[in-house]
Amino acid sequence: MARRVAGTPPVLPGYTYVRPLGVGGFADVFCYEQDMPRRVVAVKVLAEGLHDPVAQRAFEAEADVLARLSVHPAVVTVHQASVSADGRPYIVMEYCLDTYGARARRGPLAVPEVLDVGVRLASALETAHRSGVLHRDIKPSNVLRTSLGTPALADFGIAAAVSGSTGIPAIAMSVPWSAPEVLEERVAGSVAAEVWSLGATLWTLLTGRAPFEVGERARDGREAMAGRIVRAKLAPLGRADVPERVEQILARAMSKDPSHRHPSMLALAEELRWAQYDLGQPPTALEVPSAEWAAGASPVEVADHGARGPVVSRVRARSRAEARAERVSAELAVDRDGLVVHGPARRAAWQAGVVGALVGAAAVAAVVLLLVVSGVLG
Ligand SMILES: Nc1ncnc2c1ncn2[C@@H]1O[C@H](COP(=O)(O)OP(=O)(O)OP(=O)(O)O)[C@@H](O)[C@H]1O
Repeated sequence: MARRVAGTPPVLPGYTYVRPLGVGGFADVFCYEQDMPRRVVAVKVLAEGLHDPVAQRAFEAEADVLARLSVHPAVVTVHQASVSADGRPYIVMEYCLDTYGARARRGPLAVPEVLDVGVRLASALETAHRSGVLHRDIKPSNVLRTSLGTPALADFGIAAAVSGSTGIPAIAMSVPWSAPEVLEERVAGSVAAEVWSLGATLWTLLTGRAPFEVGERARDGREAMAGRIVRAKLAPLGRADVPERVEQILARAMSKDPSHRHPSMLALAEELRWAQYDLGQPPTALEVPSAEWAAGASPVEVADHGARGPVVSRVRARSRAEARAERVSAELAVDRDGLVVHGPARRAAWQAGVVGALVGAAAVAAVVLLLVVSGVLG
């Protein structure tokens, strides 16, 4: 796919545009400064002029999936999502300094760091799978590095339901990190295929290149690379400081036959923790929700096609008629006879009472005067 040029950043109330961060297949990512709370954020916006309903739906599904999973420490944190005034959906997320893809291109990472990253990502993916979601595009450039220096899984743009009801085709999977059965289109995604992709991602972090990449442009095209992933034997890592156990874990994760791989992300994480233990490294904590939580949680609805729109404030100016109606009802009161009267009626009742009292007093005075006059004459 030809690389797009970044579109214009949308005007977002409460945010000031700073600079572009990256261009993906269907979205642009920009850096903004949020006014309150004051912080730097990354805003992912659906590409300008892209009226493709599949891409639009994929973007909305990503916001839904991230909103559910971003409580996990190894998933990028989402602050907000909405639709800009010019109609482009966007997701506001934590700003990350780097990606592990960029880091791997600068050179191989140390073994302890790769094992730590592996356990954290496997925990995040186990959590996604227990929520009914497959990521389907696990690769180094989709692993961000947070301001705390920890990995955060991003780009759930082609996520699908574990059940297989995706609603979104595999439009943009990245060949070097895709399992053989995915490239052969035998499956669109599965837990076993995700185990393969995470194995390939960790392999890349340890070597600085993808597992079946030969480093020659002519031989690293999509077709040639896919052919090697399906048929070629995985080469050794070629690093003397990588323990045999780590080599075996990655070879198992990237078995051609999906049934020979680790049965779950949890199983892969457990093996990586044993490798940490062998190296005298404290095993990284497993951050996976309990089975009871997973059983009770409703699955993320990946195929929700409901219409979305911008956030609309429910607070609005009152009309004069509404203000008057509110004043009248606020004056609701009960008169002396226990009758409910409205404001103007209550005033009329009060006036009638005063007039009545005056008439009564005048009548009494007239009677007294009559008695006095008759007494004097008599
Ligand atoms: N939270 C973030 N903080 C900093 N930079 C980011 C962040 N999210 C994404 N980026 C940058 O933007 C680039 C594109 O983002 P992303 O991969 O999510 O878009 P995409 O359209 O889904 O891409 P793809 O072509 O991989 O599907 C990333 O490679 C990264 O460099």
